[in-house]
Amino acid sequence: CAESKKCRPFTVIVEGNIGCGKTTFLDYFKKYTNICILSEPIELWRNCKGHNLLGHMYSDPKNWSFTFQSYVQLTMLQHHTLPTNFPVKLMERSIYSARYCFVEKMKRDGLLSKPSATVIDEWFQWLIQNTPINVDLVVYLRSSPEIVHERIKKRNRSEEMAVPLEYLEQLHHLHEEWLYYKTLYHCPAPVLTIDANLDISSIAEEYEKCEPHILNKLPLRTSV
Ligand SMILES: Cc1cc2cn([C@H]3C[C@H](O)[C@@H](CO)O3)c(=O)nc2[nH]1
Repeated sequence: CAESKKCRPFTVIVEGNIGCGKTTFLDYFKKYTNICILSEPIELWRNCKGHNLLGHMYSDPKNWSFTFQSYVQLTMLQHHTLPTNFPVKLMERSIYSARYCFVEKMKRDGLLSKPSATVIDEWFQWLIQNTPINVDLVVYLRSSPEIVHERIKKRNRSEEMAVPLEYLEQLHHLHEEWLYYKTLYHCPAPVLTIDANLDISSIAEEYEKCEPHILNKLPLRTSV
């Protein structure tokens, strides 16, 4: 049914700070055979025709943020527009968090020059108006910077080892402005917030809470 316009998949984007548990969340839904699950293409970011753009970005952000975020925007667009016959598409992050959280932060920190931030935004604005990027639900894994900082250290992804708490705090505030207080940019769909600080042993019941919404079995009550 990917060909015919009318039955595009119910699309859910999973958003949250680095280390908040997005991969764990996606893994929980792998038990369903009819969900198209798209993890963040981090291996592409680490190896774009042999270039580790993620590594460059973390080691020299002033010189590489534009290149990295430009490629992130492309890979996210590829996920948004990937045809699927499954009724549900579950994506890790999106073209929206790329622009409203990460590019925003690099812009505010001066890691992206004004001309570079403008060019990325020109692409972003055109893309969301002219390409079939339809998001039906946002799952916000809401976490505290201190907790995700500990998790990142334990996970010890090489490029992230030097990520300071302060970076995570700013990224957290951008997610809060965008998805919780909704004072930053427009939100593409209703938001279901999950307490991502819960320990992995007790988080499953939090996931169960949103299962019916992700499977598009229940309309989301706005008060959720
Ligand atoms: C959409 C989007 C995801 C994303 C991830 N990242 C970084 C944060 C993590 O260290 C790593 C994997 O999420 O990439 C980024 O700098 N910019 C991004 N933009």
